[in-house]
Amino acid sequence: MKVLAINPGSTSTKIAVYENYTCLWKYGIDHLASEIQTFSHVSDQYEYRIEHILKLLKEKGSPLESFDGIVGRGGMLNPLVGGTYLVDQYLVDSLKNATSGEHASNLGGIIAFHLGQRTNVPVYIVDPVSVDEMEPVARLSGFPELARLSQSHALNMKAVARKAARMLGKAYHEVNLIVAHLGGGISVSPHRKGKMIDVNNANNEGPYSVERCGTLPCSQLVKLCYSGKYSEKEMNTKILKEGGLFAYLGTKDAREAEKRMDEGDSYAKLVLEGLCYQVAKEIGAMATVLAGEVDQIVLTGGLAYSEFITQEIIRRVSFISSVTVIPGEEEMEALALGALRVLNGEEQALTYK
Ligand SMILES: Nc1ncnc2c1ncn2[C@@H]1O[C@H](COP(=O)(O)OP(=O)(O)OP(=O)(O)O)[C@@H](O)[C@H]1O
Ligand SMILES: CCCC(=O)O
Repeated sequence: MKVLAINPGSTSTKIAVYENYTCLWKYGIDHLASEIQTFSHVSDQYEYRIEHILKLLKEKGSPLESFDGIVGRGGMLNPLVGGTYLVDQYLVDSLKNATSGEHASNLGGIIAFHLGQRTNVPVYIVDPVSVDEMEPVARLSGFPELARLSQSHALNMKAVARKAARMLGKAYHEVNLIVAHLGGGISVSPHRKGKMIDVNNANNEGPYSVERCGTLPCSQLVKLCYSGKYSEKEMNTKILKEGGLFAYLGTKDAREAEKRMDEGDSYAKLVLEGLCYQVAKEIGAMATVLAGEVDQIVLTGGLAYSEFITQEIIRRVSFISSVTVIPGEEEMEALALGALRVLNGEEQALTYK
């Protein structure tokens, strides 16, 4: 079975081709900011990105007709349980209309659907950002009109959780884990026996990341919103793209921040320590969700390549359980394996309602 995996990010589209669990090749197409900016909605970019993908497939000698299935990263949808979903017209319309919000990964299902129609093969998304396995008690925010939403790096967290469970000699549904994805955004989630029973919303709660502010003092935030200094759009940009490390240091690159720290910049050190402190605190909170029954803490994402960052977190949380570091992300493999499990008949595809 041969599968084409498509993972659209805000500035790039990652492509991978798998044949029976073996990756034949991977490639990241970088898109020019000047080209992306011409689209008013994320979903409007699908034809533009399809053109780039078809050009790449031609260059690599992998014709569209050679695939048995296509899988894309998805997407902001209504809350749904984790798994592999068949992309049908209803799902693709929900992504196109961004009924649950705009996100680059919405393009994954849309692009895959349009490519799949050309060759009449099944199309899937796997563990989209809206995976919601939270327990009722986790949904309460303190404001009845504002339910907490599960929006996270579910795809990579579930993939590394399965891997960490295997490293413990167990299956995912047999262990309790706390997984912290430390990337452009940060998600920290307690996985109890294969379910993400809570998670900070990576777009607006929890630790600050390299570009997002995470939880803010709410009265001060309200004051800022009504100060007349910012429009709603500008406030959302500050929260999602210009918060955290970027707001303090003017860079989203943690390597650059570490370099400054190593050169004696004590403010850069404080800001990096703050990020680690908040991640450790969130892990501690999630340990209480599991009532202290934690088999393993797992650190993943781009920041987990950093010895300083991982050690700063580990020294605060190692009293809870041992910590495994799985740096980077395994999203392309997770997408391909999710599709292959269905194509090989090991799992049934779910339908989005
Ligand atoms: N070796 C490293 N040491 C320190 N930081 C690193 C290292 N490699 C990458 N990073 C940092 O990781 C961050 C990006 O992480 P990642 O690549 O996981 O994010 P992303 O894929 O853009 O976003 P997301 O994970 O939210 O989807 C950047 O701040 C980058 O500087
Ligand atoms: C919803 C958060 C997931 C991401 O940032 O990709």
